[in-house]
Amino acid sequence: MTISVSVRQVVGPQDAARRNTQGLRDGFVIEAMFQPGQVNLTYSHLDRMIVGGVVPTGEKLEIGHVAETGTGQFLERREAAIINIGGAGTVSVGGRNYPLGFQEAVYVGMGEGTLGFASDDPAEPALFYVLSAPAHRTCPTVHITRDMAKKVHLGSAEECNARTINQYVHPDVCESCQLLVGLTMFEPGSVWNTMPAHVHDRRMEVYLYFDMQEATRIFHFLGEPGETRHVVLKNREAVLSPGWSIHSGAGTGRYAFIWAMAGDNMSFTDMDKVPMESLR
Ligand SMILES: O=C[C@H](O)[C@@H](O)CC(=O)C(=O)O
Ligand SMILES: [Zn+2]
Repeated sequence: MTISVSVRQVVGPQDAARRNTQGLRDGFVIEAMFQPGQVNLTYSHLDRMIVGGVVPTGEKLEIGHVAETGTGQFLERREAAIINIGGAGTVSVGGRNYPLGFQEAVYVGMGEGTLGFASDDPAEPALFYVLSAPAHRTCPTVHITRDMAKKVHLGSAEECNARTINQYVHPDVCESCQLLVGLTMFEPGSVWNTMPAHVHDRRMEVYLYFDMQEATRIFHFLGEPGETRHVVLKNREAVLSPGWSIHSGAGTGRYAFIWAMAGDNMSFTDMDKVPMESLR
């Protein structure tokens, strides 16, 4: 088995403002992450966040050594969070097995060793979404169920953004060094996320859109508030957000998304709200 890793250098705001559609996608969008039998990682230089998809169909898949980290073991100086968005499967680490159903997660502390991934039924494989950031201490590895996630209700039907933010990796749920991870789900008919928009220059963020019909598209907005651009995303595509960029989207139909952040603090509520008058 091979691990494919693509490296994304950072894109600054002046550069982003001049890019055409393909240029914006090359800088920010992660396509085709979930491929049967493969481990596909993207190493972003935004806080060195690694984002990936692991889809075990036959042999057990592993993330042990990843040359791009320059360490013997992937988790030697990193922590990770893994959320399953597919069929039932198991993540093994440190000699323990963590069975993960749909939308269940595991936080894995620094130094745990090789990560193993298996699907219960190769015909309905698990889709493991992997997030990893540099760590400075070992926090306990924790299995995070849907019930354990802290729920925050935001928005309203009138604003087309009634939604529940499920905080999975958050100081109120489990310890971590940098990673903050959660899953936002919508009330039927609500399609807008994160509008009014915000920025947080001390943390990068990455969104994975999923749970969409084949023909559904997300119009995801990025860029500085006065210089917004959009990219059109389909099911299971991710988009990187530098600290200077807004990250907000509207779907043409039902969707959910996983957000993840890394950076200087872990205060979910520490965001600079963008007044509607500044959006252009
Ligand atoms: O900094 C926080 C992130 O942008 C997300 O948590 C926003 C989000 O999930 C939402 O508004 O639905
Ligand atoms: Zn944010």
